[in-house]
Amino acid sequence: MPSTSILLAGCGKLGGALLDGWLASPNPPRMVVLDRHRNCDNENVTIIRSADSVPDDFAPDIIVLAVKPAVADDVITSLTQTLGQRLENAAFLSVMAGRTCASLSAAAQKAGQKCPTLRAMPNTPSTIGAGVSGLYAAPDCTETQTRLCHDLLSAVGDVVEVSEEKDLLGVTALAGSGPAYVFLLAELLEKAGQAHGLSAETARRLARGTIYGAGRMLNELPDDAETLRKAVTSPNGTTAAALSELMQEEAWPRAVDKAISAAVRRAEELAG
Ligand SMILES: NC(=O)c1ccc[n+]([C@@H]2O[C@H](COP(=O)([O-])OP(=O)(O)OC[C@H]3O[C@@H](n4cnc5c(N)ncnc54)[C@H](O)[C@@H]3O)[C@@H](O)[C@H]2O)c1
Ligand code: PRO
Repeated sequence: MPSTSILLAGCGKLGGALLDGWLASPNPPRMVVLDRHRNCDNENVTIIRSADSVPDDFAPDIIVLAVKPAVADDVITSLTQTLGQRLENAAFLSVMAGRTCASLSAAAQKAGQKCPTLRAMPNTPSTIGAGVSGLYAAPDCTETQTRLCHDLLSAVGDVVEVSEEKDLLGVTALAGSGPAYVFLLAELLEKAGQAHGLSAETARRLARGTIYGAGRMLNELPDDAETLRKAVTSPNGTTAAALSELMQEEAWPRAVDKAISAAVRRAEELAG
């Protein structure tokens, strides 16, 4: 983690996950957190409720925008007006789905300050240091700003840099939203286990343990997912019976394709 000053605007589900991950990292940055509700009792964190309460001696290197897109312009305007020249070397790092770098930089420019923007799409496993983020830097960002943002995201998981902003649509659909698909699978496995006579507690342990173990194998072994799947699948056995349902073209292949396409479409709509 670099020695750097971060202003985190919005500390809800995603902003909170990032904050928790950064606080658990070896050298937490100095942070001012702007949020209407969040409290935090940590020596590295100053909580403020409105932009005009940013401490006078605080000049952020990076302003992380983790509010909902609808309030982003107000937040950028009030921060830009309060910080003025203190934003001279700063960049925005937006983690919002949809909002483009150009639209966010334009909001700052309208409030009187030029400020380059990077966009990242992290996910909530960042809260335990197991996130994966896509990162895009607009052409006017400096190498230092890009490295700072890369380091910040690396402190809470893996980082994949993309060279075109439109690639964040796929990143959002796959990884930003992705944990929800896995949690849904856990819910469905638990329900199916109970339907076949397992207690709620047993079904829960089996579903969670299976997803955890499979996730670790994907992460820690060199084999690709197909090889790992085939190793579980005995000829004419139970797995083959289950997969003959799931792998029907109109089952998981189509459902996953439709789900990712719907998420990409929604990210496009949010971008306006
Ligand atoms: N939740 C996720 O898994 C996830 C993943 C990737 C990206 N995102 C993106 O992160 C952003 C936030 O999503 P979330 O799920 O954390 O939402 P959230 O509602 O949990 O958090 C938003 C936070 O913003 C605060 N807030 C609202 N108005 C404010 C203001 N004017 N000034 C300061 N703070 C204000 C709220 O108090 C809240 O804590 C969204 O744009 C979303 O696209 C979310
Ligand atoms: N949460 C945000 C959404 O659902 C963005 C990815 C995860 O829109």
